Amino acid sequence: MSMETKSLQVKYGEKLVLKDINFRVSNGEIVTIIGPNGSGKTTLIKSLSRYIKAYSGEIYLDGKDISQIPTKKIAREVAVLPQVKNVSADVTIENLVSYGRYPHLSFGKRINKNDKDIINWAIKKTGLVKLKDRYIATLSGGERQRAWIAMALAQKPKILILDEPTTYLDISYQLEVLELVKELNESLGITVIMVLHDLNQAARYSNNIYVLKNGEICEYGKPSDILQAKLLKDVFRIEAHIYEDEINRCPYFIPHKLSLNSTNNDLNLV
Ligand SMILES: Nc1ncnc2c1ncn2[C@@H]1O[C@H](COP(=O)(O)OP(=O)(O)OP(=O)(O)O)[C@@H](O)[C@H]1O
Repeated sequence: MSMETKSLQVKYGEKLVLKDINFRVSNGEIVTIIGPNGSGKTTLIKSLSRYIKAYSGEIYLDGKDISQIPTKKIAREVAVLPQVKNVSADVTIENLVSYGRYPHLSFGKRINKNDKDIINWAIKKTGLVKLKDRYIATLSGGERQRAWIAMALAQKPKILILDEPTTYLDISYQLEVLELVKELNESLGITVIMVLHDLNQAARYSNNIYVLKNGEICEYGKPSDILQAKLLKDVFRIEAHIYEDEINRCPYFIPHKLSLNSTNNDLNLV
């Protein structure tokens, strides 16, 4: 399933935080949104997820204006993992994953055998079978993130939206979560939209990348188009050398220092 915005603008009060956003993810793609703090990444994710209303512009799902699609249908097609997730202390992995079936239940209906099979499939797919009775509060960061992804999977979505899915995870859990996302994309064809802060991981796991700066898209392209010294300097204010990761067949960079002469130097460090 594809998702697209046309001239999307979002305001908080009088402040325009997203300006003229023309964003597109095609069916089966992994698209990552990157950008400095406060550039509007979460706001874009929230408007794609319909958590906040656009001030102007449109959002399309498979070419259809989402304002014309019933909320429950969108909830069945699009699963969202927000940055901040709250769940009460007495919820087990199995309970949490079962919530993913709710958009599919008719009013007053309970979970049936088919729903249970899907819940078990999602738990298995995310490697949580042995932990399924554990309370979410007792899990490690990586296990907890996998549990939320399992809940999203139980929704059987066509699009998965993840806002910084690797935050607070150590490097092995970061890779575990991103490998899982990639595997779900490849084996189930789920379209993925995510926000990542780690630019090397964005380059490794994305088909295409959007770069946001001050609420606008300033670049879009495949990882090798985006990981360029000039962009890193202009947008992220760092001087870096770019290399080729021959194992994963993607570019990566090593930052050397802050770029004090960049066009975005608003920290006045000199
Ligand atoms: N609820 C809100 N009310 C008012 N302003 C907000 C609100 N949420 C975000 N903003 C502002 O909108 C701008 C974009 O914020 P957003 O969280 O989308 O950026 P971001 O790129 O996700 O940042 P980060 O990398 O720090 O998570 C920022 O200036 C922020 O202060």
